[in-house]
Amino acid sequence: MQETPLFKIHDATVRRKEKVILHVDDFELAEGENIALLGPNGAGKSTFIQLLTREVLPLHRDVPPVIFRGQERPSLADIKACFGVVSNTMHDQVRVHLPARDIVCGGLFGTLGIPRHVHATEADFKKAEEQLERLGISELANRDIMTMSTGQVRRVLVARELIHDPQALIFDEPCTGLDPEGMYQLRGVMRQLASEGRSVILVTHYPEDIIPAIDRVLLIKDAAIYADGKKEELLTGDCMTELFGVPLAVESNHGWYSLREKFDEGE
Ligand SMILES: Nc1ncnc2c1ncn2[C@@H]1O[C@H](COP(=O)(O)OP(=O)(O)OP(=O)(O)O)[C@@H](O)[C@H]1O
Repeated sequence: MQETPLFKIHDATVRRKEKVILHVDDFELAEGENIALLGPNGAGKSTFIQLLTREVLPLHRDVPPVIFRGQERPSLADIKACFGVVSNTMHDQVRVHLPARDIVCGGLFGTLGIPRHVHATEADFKKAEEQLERLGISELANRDIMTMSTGQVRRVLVARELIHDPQALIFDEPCTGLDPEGMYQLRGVMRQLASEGRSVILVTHYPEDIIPAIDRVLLIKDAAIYADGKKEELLTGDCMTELFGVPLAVESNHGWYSLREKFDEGE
């Protein structure tokens, strides 16, 4: 018997101000499957993710276009329990002087730190410390997050998502603004989570972010799925040139891919 997919989308259209900003004919994602969404600025990648997390709703159809674990009308609580989301939006909200431990603990309550009216228990703090340890940053537990590097903050935010034990992790452009060390650590975190059997759903502009455990890529262009398939077939110079509209070449090495511009001969 075929397993119920994590998501099934059929004929979903998202409109903003009379303009279709995303249309998805058909898409399915299995439980535990990893995928990378790749495409130019404004293509519709974040909108696609928001369709999954129900932050945007598609136009009404008699049969709802987005089915989550076989449910036509899942509760928001079920969706939130399933996902952890690491995005720049959350990173930009880090404007508070709080120790990493409190930031991570906030993941239990859906807030950045511990809400005023809540009394976090020793067990809650212990959970937070376990997550920091899992990501190899225990030493940051008592450090004010405002004093940390971008890469450290991003790993603290991953720990904050992991505290509620999500089955799927969405990384929306996770390496933006990171130096090579930060990228190394963050890509290592994605590898670790994929090896634990969680789905890694990555949104990126760069094939370099696509960890070897991700086999499938979804190319998004002009508000639609441009291609969906194995990365060996889609991460090619021709395909990337078509996708981004400038001459590009792709190299692969031990399961990792890199993109470079193709200028005229001699440049
Ligand atoms: N609330 C809105 N009102 C009008 N247009 C919107 C709204 N939200 C998104 N859009 C437009 O929808 C299109 C898709 O946006 P989306 O953020 O999904 O693209 P993206 O592929 O994630 O882009 P980027 O790589 O730049 O983050 C863009 O042209 C964007 O300007």
